[in-house]
Amino acid sequence: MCGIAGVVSQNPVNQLIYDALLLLQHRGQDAAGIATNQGNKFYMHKANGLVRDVFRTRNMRSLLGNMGIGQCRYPTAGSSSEEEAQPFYVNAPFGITLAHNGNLTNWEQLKIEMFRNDRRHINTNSDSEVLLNVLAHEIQQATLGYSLDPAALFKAVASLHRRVRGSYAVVAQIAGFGLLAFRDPYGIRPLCLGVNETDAGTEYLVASESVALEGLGFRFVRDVIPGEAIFIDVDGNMTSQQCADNPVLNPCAFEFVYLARPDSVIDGASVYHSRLKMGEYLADKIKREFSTGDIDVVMPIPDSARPSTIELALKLNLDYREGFIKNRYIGRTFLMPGQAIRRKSVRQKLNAIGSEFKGKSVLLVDDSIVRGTTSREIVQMARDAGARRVIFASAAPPVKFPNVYGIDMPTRSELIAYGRTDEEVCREITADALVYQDLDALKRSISDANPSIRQFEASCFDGNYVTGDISRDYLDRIEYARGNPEPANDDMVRSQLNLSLAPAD
Ligand SMILES: O=P(O)(O)OC[C@H]1O[C@H](OP(=O)(O)OP(=O)(O)O)[C@H](O)[C@@H]1O
Ligand SMILES: NC(=O)CC[C@H](N)C(=O)O
Ligand SMILES: [Mg+2]
Repeated sequence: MCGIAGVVSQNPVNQLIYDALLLLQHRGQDAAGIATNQGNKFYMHKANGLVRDVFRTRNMRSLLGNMGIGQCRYPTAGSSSEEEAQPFYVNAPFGITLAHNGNLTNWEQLKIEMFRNDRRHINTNSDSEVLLNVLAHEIQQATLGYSLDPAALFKAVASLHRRVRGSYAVVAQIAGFGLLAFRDPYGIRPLCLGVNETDAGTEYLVASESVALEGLGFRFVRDVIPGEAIFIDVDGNMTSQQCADNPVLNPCAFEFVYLARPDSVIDGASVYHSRLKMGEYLADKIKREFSTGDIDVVMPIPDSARPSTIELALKLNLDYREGFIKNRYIGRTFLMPGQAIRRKSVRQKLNAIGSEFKGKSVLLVDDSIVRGTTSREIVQMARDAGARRVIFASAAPPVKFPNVYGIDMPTRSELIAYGRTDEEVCREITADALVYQDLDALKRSISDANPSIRQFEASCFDGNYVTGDISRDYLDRIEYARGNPEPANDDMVRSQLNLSLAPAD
């Protein structure tokens, strides 16, 4: 996942986008970028690092104009190299910049197709650069012999939906014309729209999460509907259209478990309330399966597990204590690239308060167990601090399958629950007992917050990939690519696929 934001205003937007990215920083810590537009010109700055480190005053000063987009990146495809930081720019047609949250599952095929049929060169291994070029190509087709207008853009998005697979929430700007935002037909990644009335006129902000709108004083208008495209011209006129044939909302369940901020509302469901519900349902399961009489205290693994743990302790009528203190200057460890740095960061990030553990039977609650990096270290820290018994609970079910829609868990072997029973995971993390949320209960937690959400993208828990194009072979291939990080040479790919440089008939 990444954080994306796009603004059309009647005032300079550089600071506004910077502030939006700060509010979305939890979605991506690897790189950040902003592209603004003034007249017919784009101004762009992007680099690896946190938002506050990427933009110095001199960079901010050079980001001119009343329209702009920004992204904070957590890489899924390609690598974390700086050239894959977003937004991306393409000069034809009209000049377009784009920022993307999600992951395309057919980007390699598209990259080759684009070269062969559309004569487009893509310079990185980023799926988002492919997405931009598909959009550019479709806009070019939709405007051949016609003028550039919102209808042509909507037609282009409709063609894009037919061509690309995977997840994509997108903000793009067309130089001197306006801001285009759209969401894939399953609505896997979130995107919402806000408005702010100023003396100079109406300004619009499209962002990954509602927390960015609220934090900047915008009024939440609505979510972008799956498959829908919204266009706001540079004068602040907004139009929208459904561009997908069969849109059906399947929001990513993991957004509610971990990715999103609890104070955001996604697709009408409060993330905070769904996390409280996760705690309630997990408490029910613990009551059914354990004798709680032997538990002295319940503790969250900060930060993401707090809302669930508070509710869980309340339901179990047990003391809630903060036994681990987090160093607020260390980022989210799950988002960090590489296992060694993740493990080290857990120890640097969390420290135990010894007196809360001495001689006690503790129930530790985390939102999820993915690679097991956090839980393994935490159980040991609890024991080192003198805990008599350590029970571990996860507010999400076991993560057993790779995610191909924008969360960096692409290989089965990295996942601690892959090929292991709950008892085996319990042994791996060296806990005395382990309890996982049931998938049904997780889904209910989110539906309780908005009953109209009935289907989910929950593939990391159940292996059911909603886009329907994920084969075993595909999963094997991304796993292989992970273990052999050399980017595939285009010539080699072409010869393997038996493609020539000649255009298709
Ligand atoms: O099993 P693992 O691979 O360790 O991943 C799961 C852990 O990673 C996340 O925490 P993180 O430190 O990223 O962020 P947080 O402070 O928001 O909880 C998540 O909340 C779990 O604690
Ligand atoms: N996590 C994301 O949304 C990543 C966006 C895009 N796939 C990238 O790798 O940069
Ligand atoms: Mg955590």
